[in-house]
Amino acid sequence: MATYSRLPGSVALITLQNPPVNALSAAVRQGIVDTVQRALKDPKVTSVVICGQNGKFCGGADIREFAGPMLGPPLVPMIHAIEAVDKPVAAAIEGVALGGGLELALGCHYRIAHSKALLGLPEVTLGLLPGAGGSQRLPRLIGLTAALDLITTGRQHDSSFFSSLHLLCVCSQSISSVCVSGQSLDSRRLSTLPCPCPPDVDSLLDKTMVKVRQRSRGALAPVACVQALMAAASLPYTQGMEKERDLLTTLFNSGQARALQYAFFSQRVVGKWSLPSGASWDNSAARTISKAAVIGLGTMGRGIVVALALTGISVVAVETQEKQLAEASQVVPAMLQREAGRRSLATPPGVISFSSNLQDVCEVELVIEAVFEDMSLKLQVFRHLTSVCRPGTLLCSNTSGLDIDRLAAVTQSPGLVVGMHFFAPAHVMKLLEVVYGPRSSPEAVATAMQLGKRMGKVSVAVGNCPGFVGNRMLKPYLEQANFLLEEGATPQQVDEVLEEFGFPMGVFRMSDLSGLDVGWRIRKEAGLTGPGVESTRTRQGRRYSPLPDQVCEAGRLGQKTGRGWYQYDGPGGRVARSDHWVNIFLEAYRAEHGLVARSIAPEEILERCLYALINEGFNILQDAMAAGPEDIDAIYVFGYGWPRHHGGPMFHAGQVGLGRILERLQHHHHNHPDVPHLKPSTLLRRLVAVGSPPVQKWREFINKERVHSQL
Ligand SMILES: CC/C=C\C/C=C/C(=O)SCCNC(=O)CCNC(=O)[C@H](O)C(C)(C)COP(=O)(O)OP(=O)(O)OC[C@H]1O[C@@H](n2cnc3c(N)ncnc32)[C@H](O)[C@@H]1OP(=O)(O)O
Repeated sequence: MATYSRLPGSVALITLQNPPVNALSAAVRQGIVDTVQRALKDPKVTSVVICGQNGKFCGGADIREFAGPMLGPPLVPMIHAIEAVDKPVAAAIEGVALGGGLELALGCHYRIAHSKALLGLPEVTLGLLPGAGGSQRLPRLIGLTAALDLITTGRQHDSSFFSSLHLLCVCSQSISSVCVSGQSLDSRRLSTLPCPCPPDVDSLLDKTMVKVRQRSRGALAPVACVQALMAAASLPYTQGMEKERDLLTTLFNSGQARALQYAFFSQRVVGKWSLPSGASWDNSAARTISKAAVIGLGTMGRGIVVALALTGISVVAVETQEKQLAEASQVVPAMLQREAGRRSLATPPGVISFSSNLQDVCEVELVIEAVFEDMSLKLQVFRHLTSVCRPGTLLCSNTSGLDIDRLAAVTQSPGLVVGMHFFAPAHVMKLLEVVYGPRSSPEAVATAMQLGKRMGKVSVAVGNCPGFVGNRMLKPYLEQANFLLEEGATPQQVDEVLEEFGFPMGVFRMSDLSGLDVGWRIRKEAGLTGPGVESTRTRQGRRYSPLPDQVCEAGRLGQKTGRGWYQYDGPGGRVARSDHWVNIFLEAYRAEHGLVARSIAPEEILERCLYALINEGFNILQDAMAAGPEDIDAIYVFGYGWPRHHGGPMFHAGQVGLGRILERLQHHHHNHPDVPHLKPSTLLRRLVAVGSPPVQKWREFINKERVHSQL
């Protein structure tokens, strides 16, 4: 709703009220319409100020309402009516003015903002465009060039940025009342102004369109934003608004907008974690960490040190190898400075001390072990930590898939052990998997989750199983990609299909980037390859492709060696080029194993890679290793490059149709009965049997089925 009050004198104050961010729900829109009418009718009122309750102007249209029928007064005529009134209307902006909130402010005649306010048009991140007149008013106010950047990226800025664009005035006091004097409003109605364009407007629009298409990887909204701005630059306001409306309708009806809005909410749902034990975010107290240690200063350890220091935590960075320590003590401060600069922090808040002595962690409250991915080494470190740390210290491991419970078992307080699985580079990547073992205490999980949040991560609580959630699902995906090579595909063919779907990198380019030896080592530890293991295509009772092992045996470990599935311009090179060696190698391999190459359609490549991964997602939900589909989807969007406009693997399954996924998995499993990952999961079958409920209902269904022991 919106409340009305008269300030002393002649100013009417309209306050938007819809906690927590005063989103423009039907009730708020109705409130605005009613209160503006009231102000117009009151002869004593000469000007109107619109503000938001609790120090927040407005977080935009109410995203929750997008899923239902349109109720209440629509935004576009409401804003237009405000712009048209003959008493001056000012938007007094504190906190946030985002999306429809900023569009409302653009319909007002004046805008004044607190110096700490945050403004922007993030609709593009929700698969939409600023469809309440924002795509037409903003360029008329700040010019086409600046509007293109803001609207196609959805970037948010503080008020000093917008005041430099003459969008508003800034004040540093709390905004309680604003007086607007009685000048002519003609020039204050943005819809009546021409759109300032640079002389080379066509070339600017063409270049922007090319850039946006490249960047958007198949997302529709950024392209529609450019089209709306083309209309603003070339058409009168009314026709521009028609174009805006048409584009918005197309976007609204696209699956992409639904996927992106789902992704917005899943990012928030995962913060409200719960464990099978009943412990959850709202019944578990977290400790506030001010001093931490990181053990092992390889690539991951260095990134973790920087991520911690950026939050203001003092870090003891320990590395027992002198050469590695010397290198890290040079590199890490530079990384910290760079990242602090990127985040516009004047000085990095945390203090880092380097040491080669494990004893130096004795005073910290939390330790993150980030040594080489080797269980015996990690066990050794944990045994040592439990003897040198103060009782009550939280011990965390950055393992990407090893058993947290085994690590906990060698410590004096297994309840204080959790996994904190970061993704490289750890100070940049948004995802953190917080892994709870059967003995991890709610306090340890809550502390790791909160620490992740402080570091700006999307933290997801996951159960302890090989590979946890992300890497466990990656395994069948990689496996299918290798099988496709055996059957006749090339790395480029597979990668092109996945990149066309929207991944920033196909599976083979990604593997080259991460280093092919990572998986090789894991397979050796699992006894799948290595000395003494027979080179067959069936291992441990199931189909196995020795292809990636043989590529490693040839000394091709990916980008770092300049060769892998592709060739690069020397070690560390980044541009992947197809390599004749790989084609010859694949032909020889197929001949050796009596395989006849066939032509494989892009649909089969996509289905086998994605549906194998999705099927494992269902198995994970069934095993209660993730609390709900949103957890899996957030992990894939934030950690594995799953295109956000496809929502995440589980959301995508729902969009494709669960019946269709089941039918295609059955088909592929029938053709490849020796691949257990293609056997449809029981949960998928159960969901199809009850009529394929929407993804938002799965959590409830799973919990019910578990109670009745159907899963
Ligand atoms: C029909 C017209 C079509 C087009 C024109 C207009 C379109 C739009 O305006 S689309 C919406 C544009 N606005 C946004 O994209 C802003 C989204 N919100 C945010 O970025 C952030 O929430 C925030 C910066 C406003 C606040 O951040 P923070 O303080 O970190 O809190 P949370 O993100 O955890 O949010 C708290 C709480 O509020 C819910 N919420 C936030 N924004 C909206 C919204 N616009 N509509 C509905 N709900 C919103 C959010 O989900 C959280 O809810 P829970 O506590 O239940 O999780």
